[in-house]
Amino acid sequence: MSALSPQGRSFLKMHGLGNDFVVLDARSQPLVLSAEAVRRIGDRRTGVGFDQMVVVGPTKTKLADAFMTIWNADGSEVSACGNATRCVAWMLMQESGQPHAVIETRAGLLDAQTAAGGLISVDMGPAYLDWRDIPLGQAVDTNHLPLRLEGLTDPVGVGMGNPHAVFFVDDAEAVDLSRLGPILEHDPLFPERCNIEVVQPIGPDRLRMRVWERGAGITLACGTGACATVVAAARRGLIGRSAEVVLDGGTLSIEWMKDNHVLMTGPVALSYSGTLDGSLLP
Ligand SMILES: N[C@@H](CCC[C@H](N)C(=O)O)C(=O)O
Repeated sequence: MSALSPQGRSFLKMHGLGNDFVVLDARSQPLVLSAEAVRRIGDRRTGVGFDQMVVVGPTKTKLADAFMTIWNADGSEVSACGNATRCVAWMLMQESGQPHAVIETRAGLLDAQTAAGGLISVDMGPAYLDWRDIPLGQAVDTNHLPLRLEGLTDPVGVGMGNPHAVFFVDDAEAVDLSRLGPILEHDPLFPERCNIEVVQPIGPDRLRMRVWERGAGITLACGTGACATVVAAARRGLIGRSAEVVLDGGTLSIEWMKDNHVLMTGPVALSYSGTLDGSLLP
C-alpha cells in the first residue's frame, strides 16, 4: 500500500546551469495551484525546493506544443524564464522525437531547437529596450534612472517578457548582491519589482554576470537575465551583438539578432523524477 496521500502528482526536477525547477505536467490532468502551494513545494527542507516551478499545460492558441506557466519560489507568477524554457523544450522534444518545439507563455510563443553538443537554443522573443517598456512606479528621466546604491548606478533597463535592471561594474565578485539585491528588487521605482544583474565585461565578447532574481534571490543562472545583459552591453557599446555570459553555474551563449529577438543557447539537465504528496498541493 502506498504511503502517499491521494492526489499526488509526478514531477521532474530539472535545471539549467543550476537554476533549478520542479516541472509538473498538467496537459491531461488539470492542476490549479495557489501561491501557498507553490511556496510549500518550493521549501528546500519540507518540500522539494526550486528557484522556479513550471506547469506544462495544453496550448491555449493551438500554435504551440504546450503552454508553460511559471512561478518564482516566493509564489509570484511570472511571464518568462529562459532556463526553464530550455528544460521544457527538451522534455517536449524527448516526447516527440523532433529537434524542435514551440512553447507558449504569457509573454508569447517561443521557438526552441536542438543545437550542437546536446544544447538547446530558444528564440526568447523581442527585447524591450527602454525603461518605458518596464512598469515603473514614478515618472523618471529614462536616461538617468534615479537608482544609485553603493557603486551601482545608471542601470540599463531591458524587458525580456520580465523586467531587468542591468548594472555594469568593475568587479562583479565584489558586489554584495545578497544585501543590495533585495533593496533594488523592492525599490519603489519598480511596482512589479525587478530582476537585478551586475555585469563585468571580461573580454570583447565575454561578460561575467551575477544575478539577484525577483522572487527567488541569488540564483546560479538566469536565462532572461543573460539575454538582457547582452542587449544592455551592446546598447552601451561594450560588445557586439553576441557574447558568452559567464554565470555562477556556467556559460550561456546569447545573440541579439537583427530582428531584435534574442537567441539563447545552453544546456539542460534532468536531476530526478518523483511524486509530490497530495498534502503539498492544495
Ligand atoms: N530564472 C529565470 C527567470 C525567472 C523569473 C524571474 N525571477 C522573474 O521574476 O521575472 C530565467 O532563467 O530567465
